[in-house]
Formats: sequence, structure tokens, C-alpha cells
Amino acid sequence: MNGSSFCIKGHFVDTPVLGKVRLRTNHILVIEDGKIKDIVESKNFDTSSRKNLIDYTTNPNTNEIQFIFPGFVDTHCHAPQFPNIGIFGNTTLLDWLNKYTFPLEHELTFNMDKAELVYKNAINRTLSNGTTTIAYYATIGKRSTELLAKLCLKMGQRAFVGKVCMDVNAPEYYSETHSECIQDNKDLIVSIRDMNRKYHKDKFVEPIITPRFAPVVSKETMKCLGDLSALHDVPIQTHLSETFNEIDLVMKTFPECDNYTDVYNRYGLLTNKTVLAHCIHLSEEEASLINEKKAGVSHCPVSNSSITSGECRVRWLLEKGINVSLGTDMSGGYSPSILKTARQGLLVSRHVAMKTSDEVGDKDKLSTNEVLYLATKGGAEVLNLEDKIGTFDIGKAFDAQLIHLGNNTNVDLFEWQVPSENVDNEDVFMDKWQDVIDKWVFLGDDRETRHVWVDGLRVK
Ligand SMILES: O=c1[nH]c(=O)c2nc[nH]c2[nH]1
Ligand SMILES: [Zn+2]
Repeated sequence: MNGSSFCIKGHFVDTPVLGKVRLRTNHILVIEDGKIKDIVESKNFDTSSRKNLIDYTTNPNTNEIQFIFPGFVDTHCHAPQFPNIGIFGNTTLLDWLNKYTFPLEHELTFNMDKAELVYKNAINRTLSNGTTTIAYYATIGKRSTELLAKLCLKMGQRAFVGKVCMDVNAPEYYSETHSECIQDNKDLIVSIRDMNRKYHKDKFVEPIITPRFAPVVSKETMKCLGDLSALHDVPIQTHLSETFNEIDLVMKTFPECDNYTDVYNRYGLLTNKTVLAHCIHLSEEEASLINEKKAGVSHCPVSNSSITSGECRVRWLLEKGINVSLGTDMSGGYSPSILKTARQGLLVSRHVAMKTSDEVGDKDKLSTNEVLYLATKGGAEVLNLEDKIGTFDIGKAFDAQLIHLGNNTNVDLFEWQVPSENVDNEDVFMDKWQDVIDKWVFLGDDRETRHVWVDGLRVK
């Protein structure tokens, strides 16, 4: 199953460089078999020779605008937790896990009807919000994990799907043995890859090794999972340094390790294929180790604010050369939207800035263009998919979203705010486009996301 061939005329916006938008207005993208074959200015394109040309520039009203943006990449999301969205009360991580999360995940490990309902909801919601690639945690169950992978394939969402691993210090009702954990992971590497092959020529849905977090995984299991990742070239995802209580627990459990990050490193889980969610309370040494191993970070600002975990210092990580992306972390986070996560990421960076001195502080602020980079190309880099997705370049997959702003949307545009090549000089034109993009970041939601394509196929 691959996307058909067609051409799209429109205004294309993406962020190939951190902090900068690239704007290509009135261009045509030629899409063949779901991939971008060519990008040309429409005035240099012979439209008469092309069938299947869809024009998305049309602007019947002067206070409307449409543009096409790369699909979002969510690098950290728990599919079975969707029914708990918005339900976290005043809890923090460890009591939140016990009170809300483990009981729900346990039920969806065995009840496949409920699991199907919930997973479809997770995939639909995230696709509707423009997320074309996502890294999912399923439950500790093999069948439940396979079901999620199958639904991603059927519903057309590019995904990594991992079975949650937890064989110590977990509640008795929601735990597994070391051998069950390793055997299930071995089986899933084979079954998810087989399943993918039936639908796709290349990788679309992939397995990912998912030790939940160090406090609930035995040392022998961590070591075997690291070996499995290396042997079968499978990426890894886990949580790191989310709260102080969690860090205390880790240091008591692993006294032989220098710090929390060192735990993953010692057991072969810190690699250039590892996605580390949160990374809030890291030391200089830990950040250096992450950089040295070229692991990537999933920044989850909505979750970190909701369950009061803290404020990740994104600029500090970026300046060290670490790849950073965005994660919704449903349902620690309450929004399935990466656009809202980007907005919150921008605000959290301002809280970080307010805590540092004025001069230095300004540097910590992330701009709209920077958070949009984290939401797209940053995510592609963290998932080692930068050759495939994240920007509109020849050879990449057409994973995209059509954004419609103005009339009858949440984002009001006044006539004089709409960029016009006929009226504005180049600087004014560019400034107006920047304002349009900023308004989308602060006011937009899934209502403005009119179409979503993954690998050239329309999924919304
Ligand atoms: O945000 C989080 N969500 C989880 O499900 C989880 N498990 C361990 N640590 C976690 N953090
Ligand atoms: Zn999480």
C-alpha cells in the first residue's frame, strides 16, 4: 500500500534549519508513489501536461489563507492512556502511575475489544491533529502491542510501537517475568516487521524496545533488551529524569551507577537509536553522556506542567548538540496535539528564562519557528528518519497537513494581515507570513488542519 501519484499547487512552509522558516509560495509539488519527486515554481510548470493537479492556493476571500506544512512528529505517546486524558488531579508521577495509569493499562493488556476502541481513538485523534509519525508505548501485553501496530498500518499512521517492559517493583497485577519480557520482545520484532511487509515496501510501522523506566526493569532485563536492540537494529524508548522522587528511587536501586543516565548506558540502552522522554533534571555529566552517545530527547512540556514534573532546559540541551523533539506524553499530557505541545514548549522556555538573569534568560526563550522545528525536523532526527520525513525535499515522503486560517476558523485574519505578492514588498510579505504562522501556533487546533497525508495518502 503506497500513495498514489499527483501534483499539489500551494504555499509550502517548512523549517529545514532551527529557527528559520522556508517559504515557497505558488509552488508545485510532484508526488509519485507517495514520495516528493519534484518541487517547482508554478510559473515554470507546464500544468497542461499534468492530470491530477490539485490547487490549494485558492483564496476566495481576502481574509483567508491556506498553506501546507510537514506532518507533525510525536516522539512520545502512550496509546492505552487515552481514556485518562485530563484525569490527573493533583498527583505527581509515582502516585499518578499507581492511581490512574497502571489499572487502565492492565485492563487493555487483556481486553482486546476495549484496547481496539482506545487505540483507534488515539490514532484518529493524533492524525486529525496533523501527527503523521508517532512513537507509541502500548501495554505490557504482546497481543495488545500487535493490535496497536496493526491499527497504525490499517489507519495509515507512520509509527514505532513498543511493548512496555516492567518486571520488578511493579504492582503484582501489572508485571511480567524476565523471560516473558524477552521472549515477547523477540516475537514482536518478528511479527511487527512481518505485518509491515504485508502493507508496505519500506519501513512504515516498526517495533521499538520499551523499558518503561529504570525503577521497574531488572538489570538482567535491561542488559538483554540492550543486546536485542543491537542484534536486530531496533530503536529504544524510555523515560529519564522526570521527577526528583523518581531519581532518588533510581539511585537507591542502582548504587553502582554514577547517575540516572549512567544506568541506561551501563546496560546498553543509551545509543544513537534511543529516545529519552523528559530529561528535566539532568546534570552536566548526564547531558554530556547523552550527547556523546547521540541519544535523542523527547520534550513533553504539557505533561511536565500537568503532573508538575518540572521545566526541561531545551536551549541548554540544544547548545550541547543534543537532538530535541516534542512528545504529547498522553495522558501525563492532556493534549493529543503537537501544535499545542509546541505552544506549551514555547511558554515553558519562557519560564526557564524568567528564572535566569535578564541577559542570559532571553537566550532560553524558544521562538515559534524553533518549536515548529522541534515538532517536525527535530522529531525526524530523534527517530533517525531525517532522510524520509520532517521537511519538503525531493526524495522524502509526502507527509503533510493542509492548514486553513481566517474566515470561519479559530484564527481570525484581518484583510490587511493576509500576505499578497501583488501588493506587499518582499520584506512586508515575509513579515506577514511570519505573523500568520505565529497566529497559527498560538490559536490553531485540529479545526484548521483540513487535510492530512501520510506517504501521499490522505488520512484526514
Ligand atoms: O510521563 C510518564 N508516563 C508514564 O507512563 C511513565 N511511566 C514511567 N514514567 C512515566 N512517565
Ligand atoms: Zn511517558
